[in-house]
Amino acid sequence: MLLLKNCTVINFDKIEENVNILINNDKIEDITKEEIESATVIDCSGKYVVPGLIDMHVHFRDPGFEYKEDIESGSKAAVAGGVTTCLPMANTKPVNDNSSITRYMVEKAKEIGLIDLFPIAAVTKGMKGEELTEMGDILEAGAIAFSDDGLPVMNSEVMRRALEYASQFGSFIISHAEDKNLTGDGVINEGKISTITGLKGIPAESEEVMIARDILLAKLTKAHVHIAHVSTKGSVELIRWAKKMGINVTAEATPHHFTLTDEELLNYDTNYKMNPPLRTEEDKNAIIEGLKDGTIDIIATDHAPHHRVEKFVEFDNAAFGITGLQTLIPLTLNLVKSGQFDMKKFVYLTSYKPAEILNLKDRGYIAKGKKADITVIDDKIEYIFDEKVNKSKSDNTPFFKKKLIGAAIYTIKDGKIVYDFHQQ
Ligand SMILES: NC(=O)N[C@@H](CC(=O)O)C(=O)O
Ligand SMILES: [Zn+2]
Ligand SMILES: [Zn+2]
Repeated sequence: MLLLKNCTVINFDKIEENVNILINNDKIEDITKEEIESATVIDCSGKYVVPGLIDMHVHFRDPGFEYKEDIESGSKAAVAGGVTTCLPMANTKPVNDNSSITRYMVEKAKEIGLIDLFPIAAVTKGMKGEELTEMGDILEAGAIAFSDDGLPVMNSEVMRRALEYASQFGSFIISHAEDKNLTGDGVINEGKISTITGLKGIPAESEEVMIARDILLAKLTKAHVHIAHVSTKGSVELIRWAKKMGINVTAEATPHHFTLTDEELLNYDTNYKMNPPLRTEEDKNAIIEGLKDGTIDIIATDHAPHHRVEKFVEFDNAAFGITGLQTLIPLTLNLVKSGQFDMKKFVYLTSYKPAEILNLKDRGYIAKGKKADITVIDDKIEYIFDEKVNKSKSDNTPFFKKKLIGAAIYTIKDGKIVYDFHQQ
């Protein structure tokens, strides 16, 4: 039995002060104001107690690129970031386009035992954009949804069939919305900063034309499409329109896109290079508005570890992507502290709504009988995000070696303490 004492429990719809949570095995046994005794007690006074975070967009690079990350280091970074459920993308080597790779990922995560892992398998074989994968088989092996993330499904007819096929199994497609021809060899946002730096630009329209296409295909097929890493104001407007039309679309934004802008690129630092690229202040503010009004449903990190040799090169040659699992909480708390939204909305965006989208009914809400996946957050703790704190194999983030405020101080998964900030 594990007892969390003096909790401020935050659910998306209510806050309970000064309650005790009793955990028995992997379930929440009771939530009460009464004094209870237990062998193991954690005092949560002054902390936020929230459902274990769910990150539906990570890259764990396993199999194939284990020198960047593997399922073990990815799991450790996740729980250190307060995340207890992860959905890794399929751009591994080989690509996760079949049930045996899906099963390998699920089994390995289970052996490690820190998080629950549900793969996102590829839409097309080899992520080549041509032939659909065996979706039924792959879902049975433990995947939840499909995406060729890293690449778009460029052929609209293939995307249409993918939406139809996935929806027959009650699943959905996650769209990495990018027109590769418009992107060309662009490396940062196209605009003032690309002109000043001389770096090749990626227009906002590269993302927007594909979001427009995918919401129209969702309208045609009545299937569910989820838009990954929304980065522009125009994208937010398109999704807002789609929702008003009753189209079955959901969307995510990353902490870096609601925190940073392309002004950072004036220093040519490859740790600010990612896809989609950082955009303008106007885009950033539109994403925050989208999160506030429900146009953007959830926050996901797009945790994209890369080795130093892939980042310490000329800007044009550097890999796209930054790590994100351990900066999710501090960066999202910044929006709470600046008054953009409250802790209930924080919980909505980081666990309640992801659980709903993924149809994981046992999590995303702290209540009697639910799975005991719980994160205890200290919103005031200050620390340097250094080698000691960083649990990923990679450190390609602009926040590395910087001061962060706010962290998961305990992460509890299936009733077990899987991370303790003060014991690292
Ligand atoms: N986001 C990135 O910049 N990179 C991702 C791919 C992706 O999410 O599209 C990666 O796999 O490294
Ligand atoms: Zn992507
Ligand atoms: Zn990604």
